[in-house]
Amino acid sequence: MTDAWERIQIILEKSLKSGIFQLWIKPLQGSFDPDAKILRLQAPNEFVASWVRERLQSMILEAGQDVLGVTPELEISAFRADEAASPLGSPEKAGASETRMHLPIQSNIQVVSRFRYSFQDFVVGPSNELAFVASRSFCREQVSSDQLFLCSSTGLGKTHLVQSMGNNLAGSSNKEALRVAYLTAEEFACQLIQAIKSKQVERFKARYRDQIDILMLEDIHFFQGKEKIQGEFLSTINSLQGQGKKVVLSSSFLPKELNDLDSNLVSRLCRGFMAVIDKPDLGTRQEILRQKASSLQISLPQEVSHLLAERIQTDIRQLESCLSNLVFKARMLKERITLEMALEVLKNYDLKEQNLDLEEIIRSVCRVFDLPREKVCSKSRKKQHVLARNLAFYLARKYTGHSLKDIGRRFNRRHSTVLKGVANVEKEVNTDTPLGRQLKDAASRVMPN
Ligand SMILES: Nc1ncnc2c1ncn2[C@@H]1O[C@H](COP(=O)(O)OP(=O)(O)OP(=O)(O)O)[C@@H](O)[C@H]1O
Repeated sequence: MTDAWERIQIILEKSLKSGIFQLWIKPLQGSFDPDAKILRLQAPNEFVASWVRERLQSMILEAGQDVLGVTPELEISAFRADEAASPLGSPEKAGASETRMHLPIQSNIQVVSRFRYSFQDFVVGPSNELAFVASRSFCREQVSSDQLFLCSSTGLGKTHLVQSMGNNLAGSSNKEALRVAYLTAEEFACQLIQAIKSKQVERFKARYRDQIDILMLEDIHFFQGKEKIQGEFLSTINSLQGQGKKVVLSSSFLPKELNDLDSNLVSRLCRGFMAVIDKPDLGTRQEILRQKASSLQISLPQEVSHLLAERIQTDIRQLESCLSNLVFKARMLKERITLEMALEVLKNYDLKEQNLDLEEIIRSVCRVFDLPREKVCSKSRKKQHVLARNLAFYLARKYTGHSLKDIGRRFNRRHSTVLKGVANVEKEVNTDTPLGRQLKDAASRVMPN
């Protein structure tokens, strides 16, 4: 019988454009573990693995469901360079440390996305050095602080550092592997609500207080305005730290900006070490490009690397995406990467950089959404008005030096409303939902090149 991965590939070949199939699916090696219901895919390098995770994961899961009759869990990992070179050719999965971890609750999403990053592939520069050093030292046993709080705007490396810590802590080979729980604040909240509904709160508490050694929680700004959940979260970190356990938190906003958070919790968040990641300088952006290009086994002409790093300044996720699209285009056309090709690809990106004028953003949002200013700056809850307003909040946060309070004042809204709007747009854009694509498209029209 043909093996499961081969049959899944046949479905994918039919549903994907041939170029995409050849470039991203063909190089994957797959195996299905029928007992654990896990589909394991290995990519030739981390770049391909992460491209597939971000863009093709749901299609692979759907095809898996068709072939296997159940939706498998999906693990996508890359061969490690040293293992890929092994003459035995049977590399251990890069994600092996994931399986050594005891994640208290496993869902598809958790297994797929856990710990794909490591310290080795984090490029250090003046903007992130403190966060990098703090994250590394946090993994040492004798470190004094039991809490690390990482903060930056979107796409600047928080998750990369948190997952690097996860890899390091869960994978320590000279001692018992630590039990690391890694999840987003939203997942924590959903699990708590489920536990309340099914009267399993004691189990939930035991899971996050007694059955783990380290709690890693991302995007804690999600707790804003959710009092009951904040209470449980505060008790959880108090309990963990009371037992000498550690907590790592990430957020797009500083604790002092989180107005709708209980003051005890804010003060608790400020107690540990706080590290902010700023926008990377040109040298760091170029080095990131060099590293990503080398993981793709391509050499990027100097002038192209300079052009991309010059034009995309505020979000490394965009820089990576631009590079992968460029490589994809060159491979499809079977041409060399040139400056002209790079300029063409750059047209799809949002290139205006910081220090834009807030008024200019509002005017452009009104133009793109074809709405009068009174609607965008009003309290109207009509879907289109909310979308336009949230996009304006997001762009203002990203491209102006204004605080949430300042932005709120201009729209006659509370700063927590601005924060919520920014977080909503970030979430949609980063997870590439249809609404996210619509917003990205609108953003690129608001900020023409
Ligand atoms: N210093 C760096 N070196 C190498 N890659 C980086 C660096 N900083 C960020 N990246 C890459 O940029 C992408 C986005 O980073 P990451 O997801 O960690 O951002 P984030 O701050 O968590 O964003 P968000 O707030 O949207 O979740 C990732 O692919 C990551 O590997």
